Amino acid sequence: MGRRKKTDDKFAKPIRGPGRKSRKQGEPVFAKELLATDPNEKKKISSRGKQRAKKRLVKEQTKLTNKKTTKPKPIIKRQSDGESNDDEEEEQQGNGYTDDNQQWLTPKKKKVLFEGDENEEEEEEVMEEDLPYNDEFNVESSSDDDEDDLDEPKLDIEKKSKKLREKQRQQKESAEQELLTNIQQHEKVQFPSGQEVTKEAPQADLQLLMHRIREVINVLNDFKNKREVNRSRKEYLDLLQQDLCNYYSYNEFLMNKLIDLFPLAEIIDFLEANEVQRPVTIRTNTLKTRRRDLAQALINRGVNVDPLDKWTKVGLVIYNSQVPIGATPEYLSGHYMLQGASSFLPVMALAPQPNERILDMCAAPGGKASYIGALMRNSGILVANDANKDRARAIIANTHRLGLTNIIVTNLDGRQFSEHMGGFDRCLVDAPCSGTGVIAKDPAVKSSKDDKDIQRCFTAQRQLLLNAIDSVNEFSSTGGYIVYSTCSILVEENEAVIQYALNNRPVKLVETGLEFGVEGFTNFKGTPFHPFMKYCRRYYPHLHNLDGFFVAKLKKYSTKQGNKKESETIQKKKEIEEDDSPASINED
Ligand SMILES: C[S@@+](CC[C@H](N)C(=O)[O-])C[C@H]1O[C@@H](n2cnc3c(N)ncnc32)[C@H](O)[C@@H]1O
Repeated sequence: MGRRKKTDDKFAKPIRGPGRKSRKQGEPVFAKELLATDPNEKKKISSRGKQRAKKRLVKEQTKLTNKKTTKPKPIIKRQSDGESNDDEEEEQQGNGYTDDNQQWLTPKKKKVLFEGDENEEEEEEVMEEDLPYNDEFNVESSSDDDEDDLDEPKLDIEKKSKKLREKQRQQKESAEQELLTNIQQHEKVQFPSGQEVTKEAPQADLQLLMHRIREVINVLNDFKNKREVNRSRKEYLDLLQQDLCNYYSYNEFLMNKLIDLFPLAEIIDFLEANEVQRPVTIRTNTLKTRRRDLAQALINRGVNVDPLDKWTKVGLVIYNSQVPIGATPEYLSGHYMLQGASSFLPVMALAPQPNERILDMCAAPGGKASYIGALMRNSGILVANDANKDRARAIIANTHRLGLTNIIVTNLDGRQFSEHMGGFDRCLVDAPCSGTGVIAKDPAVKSSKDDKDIQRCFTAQRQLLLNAIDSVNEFSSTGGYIVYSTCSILVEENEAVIQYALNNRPVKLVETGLEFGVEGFTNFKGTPFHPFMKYCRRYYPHLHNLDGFFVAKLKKYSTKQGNKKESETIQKKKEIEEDDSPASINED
């Protein structure tokens, strides 16, 4: 089509000018609307265009009314006080919406890559799809026949409806802000009456409570300038403690301990982190497989898995899984152990060597013991002891599953262990504790611990540690080390226990070799500890996304056993056993 016939005919007419077909075509005809017209002449607008025009009109009107009615910005910030910072950030980045334009904008579906890309027409297209009020009108406008219905008279209805919605929105907003009204009006913290302080906070007051918590922390951080006249620091601290107890459901005892432990700026971060579970992690059993192979096998089963972190070569983090992680063929054949990441740390600090004699004094269910065994490459001897017979059975089960052949499982009281065996190159004391580092796992800790529980814990911990030291051979050519760990963050169960051992046994603190973690306290609330306590490592959920943990490493340097008085305490065993309520001690 359209090609001219080739011909050899000499008499054929030479081809000139446009073809017949093109000559047939008339002048192009343009739609009237497209031709230049008088700008004053009213354009005929499509139904879609009409809708847009109306929206623009109503938008402008609402902008005007909003300017008159919207409350000052700080209120919006205060509303989000109880929310996570992420939400605030998201709002600032424009991913969410503010109260000013909530009615108009839903989060954009299209990503705006550069600020300059924001095109009003594009925005309107997105709005058309997402606006709730638009949906109502779409029902009518979906039919072409109804095109005329969108003309002037309906604008009044639309305006009325718009006003109504605006009124409803404002009512809702003011209801939400009712709780904060007092705070917005008063710059200073409002101290409640004594009764109000002690009564349990109803759920509805939580937002208000969090606001007051932040305000009090703010005052305490600049007490001289921000406090109310005649109010003492203690009054503010008491109020803060009560509010935190009510907000996070802790008892006063534990909250006091935590306030002592953390700078005010950090306390909320710690408490918030306890409301969130730590990631599920597993440890590759290097006696049976390599991490890469294990990860591949799990990925093939629909497990979303990644290397845990650069500080471990055996850890994997599980994001989600289509199969139960504790029942995969890989698990059953001992290719991995389900284990919290923080549990790797004491074993890494212990640094077990092949062919050594090692004692794990409180070993059940065997998470750390099996890691020790794997690092020893099934050589030497590993004694895995636990005072609880049922729990000790779990060590045996794990030992078989993981293919450990160098383990002897014993069921002895660790406080007297050295009377049965000794001469170990290294010893791990992963002591029973209050569990204040693992509140996310066991929220009962928040309200169940008291002074007596902590005392019971640290008494047992001191005795276990002293006996562990007694079980170790200070002349070991490769070792002579003792690692002490707990999943508690309390100083009484950690630095104070180590100090006690330093005072009573021939040991010194050495570096753990762990490349991260917070240094141990060398001074706490006026109590000085040995300067080398800084070698200890503390781990926190809010800082490391690990369970709260403490790790210390000691080296035994002489047979001369410091102050033997402590062995006498062991003779008071009966008294302790009477006190020893298993429910109060964390045995994770
Ligand atoms: C924190 S858990 C140990 C967890 C273990 N290390 C692991 O990684 O799987 C503390 C253990 O200490 C044990 N225990 C408590 N009192 C003990 C004692 N006097 N002697 C030995 N073990 C004790 C508990 O039965 C509990 O299994």
